[in-house]
Amino acid sequence: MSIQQQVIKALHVKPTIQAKEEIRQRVDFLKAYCRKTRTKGFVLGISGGQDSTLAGRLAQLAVEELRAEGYEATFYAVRLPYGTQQDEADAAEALAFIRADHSLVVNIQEPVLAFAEQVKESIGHVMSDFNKGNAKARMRMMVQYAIGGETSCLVIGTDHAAEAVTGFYTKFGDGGADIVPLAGLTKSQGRELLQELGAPERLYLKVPTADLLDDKPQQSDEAELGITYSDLDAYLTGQSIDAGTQASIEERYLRSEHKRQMPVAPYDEWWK
Ligand SMILES: Nc1ncnc2c1ncn2[C@@H]1O[C@H](COP(=O)(O)OP(=O)(O)OC[C@H]2O[C@@H]([n+]3cccc(C(=O)O)c3)[C@H](O)[C@@H]2O)[C@@H](O)[C@H]1O
Ligand SMILES: Nc1ncnc2c1ncn2[C@@H]1O[C@H](COP(=O)(O)OP(=O)(O)OP(=O)(O)O)[C@@H](O)[C@H]1O
Ligand SMILES: [Mg+2]
Repeated sequence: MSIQQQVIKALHVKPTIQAKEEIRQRVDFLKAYCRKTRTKGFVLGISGGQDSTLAGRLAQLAVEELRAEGYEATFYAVRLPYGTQQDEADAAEALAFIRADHSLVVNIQEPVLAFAEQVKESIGHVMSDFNKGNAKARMRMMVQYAIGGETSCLVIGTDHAAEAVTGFYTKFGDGGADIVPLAGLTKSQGRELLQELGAPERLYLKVPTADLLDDKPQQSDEAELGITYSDLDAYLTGQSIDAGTQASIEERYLRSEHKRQMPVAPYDEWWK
């Protein structure tokens, strides 16, 4: 089997999807896991980007159906800006589309700055903007788990195949979650689902950004990665792409295997 075929299999990517069917299955999955774990719903950070808009709407649909079936469940949407977020208007539009049971706001700037200051005092220099960016993602994870703990809700992660393939997320940051309803989807398949759900165009045509750096606010994922989502999606759906781009995706896939596994243990073989 080629590496491409192995990746497609490991990440459960389908070459084509039926949007309606995917929505139904993913909402059913959220409902079934919530019931099985006897938890009280879900919590998710809403950034104003495509992935959290989609996962948030699926979560809201799931809890509404659960309640209609007599199971008490709630969805908590959390805004987690670092100071003032440049695309705050998109986040507001995402919240209006999701219509979450509860919307909360926790600004992560103060705790991240306090944390960075303590690290500086300890190691003797200012941490890099890159590492501080990962600390922002991890602070968001901590807030979501705090809210999840207080409300007996599960933390949703927005990881999907076009991120998983390159490990383009912060380990134990946005990669830290209990349930990942978008798993297996490419970026454009996620867009199809949002379209089917009636989301405003602006939210699914928006340029994807991790928006983690002080020095480069709103930097596009594609600029940081040096690979386009269109190439990632083409690769994931089994198409043949430029050989250099394919090599770069596969190199990143192999290098980021540790992020798709549990912490490596003495009995593990996958890394050998
Ligand atoms: N082989 C290995 N086996 C086990 N562990 C290994 C390892 N190599 C590194 N590590 C560990 O992993 C750490 C590096 O991983 P990590 O901390 O995640 O950091 P890293 O992968 O270097 O950076 C995260 C990347 O994801 C991007 N990101 C983050 C968050 C959100 C989004 C978004 O799209 O919204 C994108 C971000 O822009 C950046 O490019 C190392 O410091 C080390 O602790
Ligand atoms: N400013 C923020 N406020 C709340 N949650 C955030 C914020 N930034 C990131 N997150 C959380 O981290 C997740 C990962 O970010 P990521 O950028 O991959 O997704 P997105 O912003 O939803 O979509 P896109 O990839 O299109 O930008 C988000 O889905 C969201 O749950
Ligand atoms: Mg984003």
